[in-house]
Amino acid sequence: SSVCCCSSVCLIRWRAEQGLPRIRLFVGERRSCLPLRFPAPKQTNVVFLKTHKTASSTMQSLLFRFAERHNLTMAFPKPSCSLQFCYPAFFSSNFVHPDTLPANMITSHMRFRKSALQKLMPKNTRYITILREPASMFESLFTYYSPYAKSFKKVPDGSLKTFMEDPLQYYKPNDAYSYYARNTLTFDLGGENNRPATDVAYAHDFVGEVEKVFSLVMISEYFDESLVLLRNLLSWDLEDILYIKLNARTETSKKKISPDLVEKIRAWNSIDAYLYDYFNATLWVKLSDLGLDCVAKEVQLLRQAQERLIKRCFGSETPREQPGSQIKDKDLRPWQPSKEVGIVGYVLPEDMDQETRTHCLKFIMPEVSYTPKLLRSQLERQDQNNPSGPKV
Ligand SMILES: Nc1ncnc2c1ncn2[C@@H]1O[C@H](COP(=O)(O)OS(=O)(=O)O)[C@@H](OP(=O)(O)O)[C@H]1O
Repeated sequence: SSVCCCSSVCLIRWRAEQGLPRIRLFVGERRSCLPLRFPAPKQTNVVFLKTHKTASSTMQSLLFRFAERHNLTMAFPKPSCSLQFCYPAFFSSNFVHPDTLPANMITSHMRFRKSALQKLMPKNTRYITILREPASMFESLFTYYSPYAKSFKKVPDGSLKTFMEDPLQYYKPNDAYSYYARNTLTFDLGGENNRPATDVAYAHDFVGEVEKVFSLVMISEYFDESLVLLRNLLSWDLEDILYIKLNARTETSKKKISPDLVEKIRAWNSIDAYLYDYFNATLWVKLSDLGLDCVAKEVQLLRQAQERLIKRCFGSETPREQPGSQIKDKDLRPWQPSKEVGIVGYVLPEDMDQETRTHCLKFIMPEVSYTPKLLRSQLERQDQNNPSGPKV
């Protein structure tokens, strides 16, 4: 089926295509909107599988801030695993920094392995992840990883269009970084990303496995709607889902993709496309269960709070964006994959009181600087609580 564009229409069409009974979206009792503060205690044990190029850094920052404000422990990779849990190896508890255990949350990139995580995390942990529409995701992956992934480097004119004309001419499963070049979502989720497109049974079974483990599969295109579901699932406050968009490319680094190319990309990444279509539909089932009016109201509240945050932090209606390469403060410079690709970062006005600056920094710090900062502050806290324990 083609790429879905519009929420409820998409859901209705998808269900019709699958021969499923119709959902009555606009009739019947609607549940009331979410309370600003839930009476139930907040759920604080969360695994967020950080998939690549899906808005996952924005989510990670949100979770880092949540963990910091609530004095929780975030499990981090041990130093030799770098920022990712020794990706692309399957996740193992050996990859975790031992001083970040026992943990409440885990969010750094990994290749998912359910059994290892379930052994590591508390029993009541909620599993969450995020998927993105395969064509725009692949365009982002292609641009970002072209200097690294051998399959992409082989393309004579370096264009996505040429790669997609005959992917198998360039792609070899054993190439360096090949997992960024085919069904990357499936790979990150621990699946077999090289299964052929004809193996629909595999895609179907894999979706079933993912659905069993994850309480919420967010969708990048409906990021705010997904956050409303997250807040409802975990009994979190509106403040807990506030964010500023991170890790976006500059406009000039993005390439337009024609409808023909979209279809080719979906066919090449057929398992990812299957996953996306399925979980996009289930997202809208969950949203309609909550009540679409209620969701719209919650999204509006979130965006209003975000506008206030931006005003407070930047003194203007829009954040002060800059390509990372031009940002002087290295703590605010996102990782740049190459000279050809600009990744957006932010700068704060000079004349700001310290409290506001500290508050705003937490929203705009990229993964490369927030990760070591949060790790250090966790270790310091541990050290204070247990002066005779291992030193930071
Ligand atoms: N809130 C929100 N909503 C929708 N899309 C968003 C959001 N935040 C980030 N982005 C887009 O996500 C892309 C970066 O994804 P990641 O942070 O997962 O990348 S990474 O794998 O961690 O490098 C990157 O996509 P591209 O700009 O197409 O590369 C971001 O623009």
